[in-house]
This record gives sequence, C-alpha cells and structure tokens, in this order.
Amino acid sequence: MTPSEDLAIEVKNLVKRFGDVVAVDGIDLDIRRGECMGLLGPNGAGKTTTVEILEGLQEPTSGQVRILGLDWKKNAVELRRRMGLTLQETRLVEQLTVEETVRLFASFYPRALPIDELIGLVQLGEKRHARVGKLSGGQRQRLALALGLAGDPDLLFLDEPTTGLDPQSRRALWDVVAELKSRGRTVVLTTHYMDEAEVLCDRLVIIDRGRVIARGTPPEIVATLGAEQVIELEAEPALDLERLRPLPAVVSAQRHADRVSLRVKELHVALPAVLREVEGVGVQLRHLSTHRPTLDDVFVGLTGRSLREGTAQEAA
Ligand SMILES: Nc1ncnc2c1ncn2[C@@H]1O[C@H](COP(=O)(O)OP(=O)(O)OP(=O)(O)O)[C@@H](O)[C@H]1O
Repeated sequence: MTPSEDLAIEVKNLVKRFGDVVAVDGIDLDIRRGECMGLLGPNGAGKTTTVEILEGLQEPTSGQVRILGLDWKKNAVELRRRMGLTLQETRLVEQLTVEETVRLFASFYPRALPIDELIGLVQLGEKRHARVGKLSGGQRQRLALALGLAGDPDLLFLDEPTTGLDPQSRRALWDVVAELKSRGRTVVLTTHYMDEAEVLCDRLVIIDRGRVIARGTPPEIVATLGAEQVIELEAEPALDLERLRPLPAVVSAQRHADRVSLRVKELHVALPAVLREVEGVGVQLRHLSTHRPTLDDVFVGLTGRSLREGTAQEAA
C-alpha cells in the first residue's frame, strides 16, 4: 500500500449518474506522484467522466476524491494553479500565432514556464509565427498541450491526446509526454489506443461500463492471461470451441465475431495440434495468425468484446 503523501490522486468508490445512466460505477484509483497513469477503455466506458471529476469540471454523485492531498470543495484555487489539462477538443483563436497563443495563456499564471521553453517542449519552434488556423491536427494538439503546460503544473491531464492524429504526429506527442515524465510530472492519460498505453503508461486501469476490470503495469495486466501466444483462426464452417479447448498447451479459447482466439502456452506444441484438428474435422481455414498477447486480448478475455470496437471508424 502506497502512503497517502506519495499519492497525487486518491479516489474511493467514485460514482457518477446522469439520470438512469451510470457513467462511473464505483471506481477506486491510487495515482502515485511522478507516474503516468493510463485510463484505457472503449467508447462510453466512463473515462472522460472520471477525468472531468478529477479535474473539477464535474461533481461526483458520490465517492471521495483527493488531488495532491487537496479537496475540490475547499482548495479549488490552489488545485487550478497546480494542474494542467488538455481537453479532447481545445477551441483556439485561429487568427493568433502559435507564439501569441502561448504568451496569452502563460499570462494567466503567476509561475508560468518561459514561452521559448513551452514552444520548444512541444516541438513547435518552426511554427512559432504561423497562425493557429494554418496548423495541422497534430500541431494543434501539441499547441493545446503547450497551453496545458503553461502554468508548470505538478499534475497534467491528457484526454485522448492523439485521437484522430496520423502516426507521425502521435509519435511526436508521445515524445513530449515522455519528456514530461522524465521531469517528474504526474500524468493522467485517457486513451483507447493500446499501443499508446503500453508505451507511455507506468500503470493502467482498464475501464468498462464504468468499472475497473483490470489494473497494474502493462506487462502485469497482459500476464494475467497466462498465455505466451495467441492463435487467431477463422474457418468455414466454424470450428467447435469445445474441441479446441482440451488440445495440448491451449489455456483458453473464445469466439469473437467469426474469429476464434486461442490463448496458448507453447506455440510449437499448440499449433500442430490445432492444425491436426482442422484437418481432422475437414473445415476450410480462412485465416490463421499468431501474436504475442496484448492488452486487447486481456479486454476480449474479460468482456468478450474488443477495445478496438467503436474505434474502427476513427482508425480507418
Ligand atoms: N452529460 C451527460 N449526460 C448524459 N450522459 C452522459 C453525459 N456524459 C457522459 N454520459 C454517458 O456516460 C457514459 C460514459 O461516457 P464518457 O464520455 O465518460 O465515456 P468515455 O470512456 O470517455 O468515452 P469516449 O472514449 O467516447 O470519450 C456514456 O454512456 C455517456 O453517454
């Protein structure tokens, strides 16, 4: 158990209801100072609602929330000064330049970071005189991040900072987050990208339907599957899960849409057995692939659904 003074955020039994919708359904969180904590989950899981409560933008229905040892009801002014946030969409003045925008935001804080440092940190040096209206999506996101950092916050919230960005812009933003971590800042990141969570986050909670369904470091969460490899198969007609489960080295088997997912311990033992089964029952293979287990496999294992569902449209 981490002593409370080492915690940037302590949340106990957080609940948020909107009429009949239970957006957050009893979440506990301990976020240590200096770590990057990821909140991962599909659309509508309750990530944004949770984060907006932590940011003081929404009131919880019930539960306890302490941020940097402080309370939103009693210490709102100090909390606002010590935290930075970037929202899913930040409205910016299109006619201002990057530098003017950063200067304007920095003027709101008594202890702002120098303008050059902020622009350098988000790698927008070449664009400092460009108008905001002319920036690409990735550059706008990085500018939004610079604005979140203007007050040199102890705690930074990033809500889906790379949604809709191209791979290069996503990587550039990851570099900025890695730099912040190396400066000892606490970062709370929401995302539905597994690769992002695996690269950036020291620890994660996976949220589904307002509840935490897994927590730990990314490798710890993946290890809960107890598998070394995942075999994915599609066959016509469909394979019988009951015949696949007892095969050697198979840990568990699940069907997801047309695809069967087998979590296995030793691939060199399981794969030949699976192929013998396919041949024996005389079905036609449409797809066969293997991969190391990912956070998405854990999610599928726990919910029968994929984290990728609902994000396919954006990724396309
Ligand atoms: N102001 C609101 N009024 C009514 N329902 C809401 C409101 N805000 C959120 N919800 C509902 O609460 C649930 C959780 O939404 P939330 O935005 O927190 O999810 P999320 O995990 O952040 O999803 P996304 O990845 O799409 O941003 C959803 O069912 C959503 O429709």
